Amino acid sequence: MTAEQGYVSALFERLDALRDHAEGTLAQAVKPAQVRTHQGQLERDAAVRHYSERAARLSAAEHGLVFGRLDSDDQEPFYIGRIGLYDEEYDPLLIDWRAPAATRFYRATPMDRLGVRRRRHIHLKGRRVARLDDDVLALDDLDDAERRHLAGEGALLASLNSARTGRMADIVATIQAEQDTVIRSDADGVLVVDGGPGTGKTVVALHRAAYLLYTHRERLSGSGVLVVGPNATFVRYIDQVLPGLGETDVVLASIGELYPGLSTVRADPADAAIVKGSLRMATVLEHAVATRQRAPIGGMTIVTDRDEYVLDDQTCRRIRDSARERAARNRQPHNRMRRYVVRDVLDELMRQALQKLDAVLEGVDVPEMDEDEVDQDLASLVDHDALRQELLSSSAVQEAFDILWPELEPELLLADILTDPHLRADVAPQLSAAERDALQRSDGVAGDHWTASDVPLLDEIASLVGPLDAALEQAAGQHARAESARAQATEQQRQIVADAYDVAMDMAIDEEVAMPVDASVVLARYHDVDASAPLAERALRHRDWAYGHVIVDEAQELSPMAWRMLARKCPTLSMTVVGDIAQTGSADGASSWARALGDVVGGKWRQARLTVNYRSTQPIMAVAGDVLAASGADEEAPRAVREDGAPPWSIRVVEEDLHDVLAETVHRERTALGAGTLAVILPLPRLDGCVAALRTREPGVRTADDQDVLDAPVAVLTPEQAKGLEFDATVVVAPDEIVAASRRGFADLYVAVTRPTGRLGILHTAPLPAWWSRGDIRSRATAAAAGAMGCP
Ligand SMILES: Nc1ncnc2c1ncn2[C@@H]1O[C@H](COP(=O)(O)OP(=O)(O)OP(=O)(O)O)[C@@H](O)[C@H]1O
Repeated sequence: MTAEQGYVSALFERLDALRDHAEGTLAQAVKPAQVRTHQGQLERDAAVRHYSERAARLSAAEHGLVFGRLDSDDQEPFYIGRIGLYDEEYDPLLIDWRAPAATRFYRATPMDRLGVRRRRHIHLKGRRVARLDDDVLALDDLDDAERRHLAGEGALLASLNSARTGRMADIVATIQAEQDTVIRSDADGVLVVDGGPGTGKTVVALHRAAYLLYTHRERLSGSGVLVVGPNATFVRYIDQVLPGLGETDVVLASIGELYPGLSTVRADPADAAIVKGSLRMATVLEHAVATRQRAPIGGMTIVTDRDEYVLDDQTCRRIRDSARERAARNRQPHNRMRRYVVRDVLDELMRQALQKLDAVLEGVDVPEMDEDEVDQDLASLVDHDALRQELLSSSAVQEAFDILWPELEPELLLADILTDPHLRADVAPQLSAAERDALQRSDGVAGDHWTASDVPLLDEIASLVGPLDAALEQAAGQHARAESARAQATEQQRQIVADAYDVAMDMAIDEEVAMPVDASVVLARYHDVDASAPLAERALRHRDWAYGHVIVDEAQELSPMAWRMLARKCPTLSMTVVGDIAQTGSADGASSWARALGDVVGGKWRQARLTVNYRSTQPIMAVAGDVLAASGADEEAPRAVREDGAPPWSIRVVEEDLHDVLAETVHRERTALGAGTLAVILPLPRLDGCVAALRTREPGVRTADDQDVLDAPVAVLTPEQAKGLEFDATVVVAPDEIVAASRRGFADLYVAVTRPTGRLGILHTAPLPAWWSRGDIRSRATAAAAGAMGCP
């Protein structure tokens, strides 16, 4: 212990020295700029970003800096920690847990020890070594049962038995072999990580994000990793893990938060959610955009202050079809094509204006000139630019543009679709009348009325229509600045800007009307020139930000339309998809991975399975196993690492006593629990009544609507809101009603009973179903319940 303390102290000294250096350099770099040149500013921004990230990473490593030591047959012993540290001669002092050399620490077992003789777990209290746990793997006299034991079981059990804080913690010290394989799996392609509740899918996915950022920092630090969770509470539950691992180039968001400017909390009724999530909506939205590209039957007449012009229906059709054809050829969105419609309409009006002028002038007698000379002279009399400008500024002409090819905004178009039954009948013939009716919104769709299922639709429309032309024109004005930056930048920066410029030019419509696109915007988006704003902020601001990797948690809940959106956000389709089909609760969620992913990646995905439950005890998992069997699922609930634990209990109560008994029970559980967290999980219709009853005894009760629900002594949640979370104790209310509430009711009950780490209780008014037999649920009575039931 003393020897280890000496080494650990030396590591902290080195950490302090490096942190001082990083902070000192940062302080210098952020001083009021003496730099005047653009190049100087770029260099300064890059330095600020580099040293602030480094200082943050070094600070994050303070807690639990070193947690392991590996002694092997073939190498000097070395230490493993949250980050890698080197001495002044660049000799390694501490190996980052993500480095290839650390793999054996996680994967070696007595059955396959990979050359490891001893794996030592070092437990720190602050900077002091508090305890050492040794796994001696080279010992030949272990019996078979011992050999099958999990790696680092002492350290693992200590971690699993600790009380929860309401926030997920990292597991770098106790990652298990099957989890390590997932974490270090190749970044390319789509990896599906499947497993029952509590098998560590979420925590493994987050460690994978940290691993990928470490291994592919060059590639990912500019584009970032997007982690998508099922709801805002879940996102808060996991949001400490990656910063704690020193990683900040990560965006955490729920589907409802992925459209810039919106943060949706509302959910649709199941029938509307199913239709909105269906792939058929992609065609509906495409039709909706197409209906705004008009060629009025009978053409149109444009009356300006000066004259009257006619666009006959053939001309209208020609202009519209040509814009459509150009859009398809160049894969350009609707709004980008408006400039061509404007150009073609103006050409036609100019032709008519000149023709009229010609007709007027034909009557004029100019005897000294021959006919050709007259034409030439008259043509020169007309200022074409001025005439074009005059037409362009006429409100009647502008109206014509808006009729033929209006600029479209996703929110306005979707609002029309959701509120106008005639429009829906027009654009959604493939939906049944009932499905179209399910989409109808009577309470308005603006502001916070948007729902999470609307977000993929808004994103789909945005990808079909592109940015507003005005935004592009404004961007074009900045083009010159990007050009001058290009001229001034250093060689490396020049390359960056040149790349961005190429991207910009690729985005230009075609060489005929090479539209200047703002290279500086592109540059900022792809190459981090705006170093001052954190990546998460910049990424969420740009709807079409391209992430380097996307991690989808509780992925079984995503609709096909949500998958399409995520595929657009990750064009390389480098994704980790994490979930459990048996827990699918949402109406538009997945019933198999093949179906969920088929539309996005076809058959090109690989699967890994996690099999061991690290959250709940075996008695709780036996109760959960009954629910899974009753649901008709083929698979078994995962085996729990912790075999012993408090037996689950149940209380049957008459309806009138439910609130009182609940309040009393929760109070009793809180006392039994001490410091840990507790959740009451119930069907939605019971929420308000139970919350009111609980508050009479426990003022700290919180619901999912409260920001501090995760820090509350008692959280009251529906199964949907509790998805992905965990608590030390859980009281499930009215399980029969949870099952009856939806088509996926068993999945919801399965989620509810698999939330606790240690204590599970069930409060029910109807008898418990007969299938709940395998799990040993002890029937309990409270004074009130016993009285109400006529029990002694
Ligand atoms: N190797 C490990 N060491 C310590 N704790 C672990 C380990 N693996 C998982 N855990 C813990 O087990 C609990 C469950 O993990 P997690 O929430 O990631 O499971 P999950 O598979 O996502 O569950 P669910 O499907 O129910 O959402 C967490 O507290 C997590 O920290």
